[in-house]
Amino acid sequence: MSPRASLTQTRRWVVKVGSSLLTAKGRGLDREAIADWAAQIAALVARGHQVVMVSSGAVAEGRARLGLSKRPELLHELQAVAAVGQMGLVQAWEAAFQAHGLRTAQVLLTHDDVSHRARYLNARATLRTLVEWRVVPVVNENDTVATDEIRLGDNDTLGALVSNLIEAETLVILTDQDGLYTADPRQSADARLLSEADLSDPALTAMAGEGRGDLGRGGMRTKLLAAQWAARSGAATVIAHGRTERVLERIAAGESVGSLLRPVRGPMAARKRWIAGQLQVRGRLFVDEGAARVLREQGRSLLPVGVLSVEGGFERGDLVQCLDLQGQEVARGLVNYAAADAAQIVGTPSSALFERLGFLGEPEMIHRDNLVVVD
Ligand SMILES: Nc1ncnc2c1ncn2[C@@H]1O[C@H](COP(=O)(O)OP(=O)(O)O)[C@@H](O)[C@H]1O
Ligand SMILES: N[C@@H](CCC(=O)OP(=O)(O)O)C(=O)O
Repeated sequence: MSPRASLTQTRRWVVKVGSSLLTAKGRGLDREAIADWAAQIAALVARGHQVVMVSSGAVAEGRARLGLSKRPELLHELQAVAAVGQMGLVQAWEAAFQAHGLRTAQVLLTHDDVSHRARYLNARATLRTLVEWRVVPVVNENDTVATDEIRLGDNDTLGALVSNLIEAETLVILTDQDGLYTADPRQSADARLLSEADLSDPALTAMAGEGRGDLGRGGMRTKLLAAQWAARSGAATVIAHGRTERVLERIAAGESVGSLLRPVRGPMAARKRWIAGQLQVRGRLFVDEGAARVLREQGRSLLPVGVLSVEGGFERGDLVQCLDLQGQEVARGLVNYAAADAAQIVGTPSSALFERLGFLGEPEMIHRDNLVVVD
């Protein structure tokens, strides 16, 4: 079956709509467009799809409601603007879905919520329950509380995270371009639209620029990273223009609309996905050549004997990176020892750990169940 045709078989979808589309040029929400997407999603739900919306637009709508001609620079003002706009956003989606007899639910997340395992599992269970009930969750970042430390920063990444949470098979990112071009079409007149690509293709990164519209945050770069992130749970991503007629229904019918970014590898185990999705790296372990090889090629645990040095003030259970002699990241994972203990046992065979530490810890620096190899 062709990759486009296989989209016709998918059931769980995440649909992300960017600020650039949702707001009629900064003049508030485009309710007509919202009604149109809601009608398409209602048609999908009627055919048995489960759909989660990830909707941007809180800041843009807040600006319109408060009559601010430009985006505030102070964080607390921006957060206040988002709080005002979020009201309008959920009202608009609720009204649009109600017209089709569908219920909606507001879900506001930050990265901090999903970096704690228990809260991650809660968010996952809640979203899954909602879609089982045929409710359409409308997700946004919780901008009012999110600081740089705990925020995802853009809703493309949030779309990917939600795809992982519900194990969506399709992530659709609707934006103000027809898809991923060979270069930013705002900059290059001869940029060509890619109809399909493998996510492992290294050329994609050079194509996807950080350039974006006045209202958007990430440009194409974050959309590509989001597609790679969503692929960890096996999702294919379609990036398409939100104003294309019946865009969602046509994607669901296997038509060649937008850019289809295919996952190449099979899905990662759920726990490893959660580890790979962590943003706060607390330290670094430099590993020797032999350790780098067994991590990369055999997915083995990292033993203290293969570690050359440690950096950072991490605690037991924190996320650390493992780097090879060239400084390339090999893997990342949850470390079994706090930095001071880890420094004591670098280069030590597992049989001599007790002697070194004066207590009996785990034989591994990072157990393979808590380790994710980086491509
Ligand atoms: N290779 C590319 N193909 C398409 N668009 C690109 C590319 N590189 C950068 N862009 C820019 O990304 C923008 C979309 O991102 P953004 O403004 O963040 O939208 P959204 O609000 O939908 O997230 C486009 O308008 C375009 O200028
Ligand atoms: N959470 C923000 C959106 C941030 C964002 O990523 O916007 P976009 O790049 O347009 O998807 C808001 O609702 O305004």
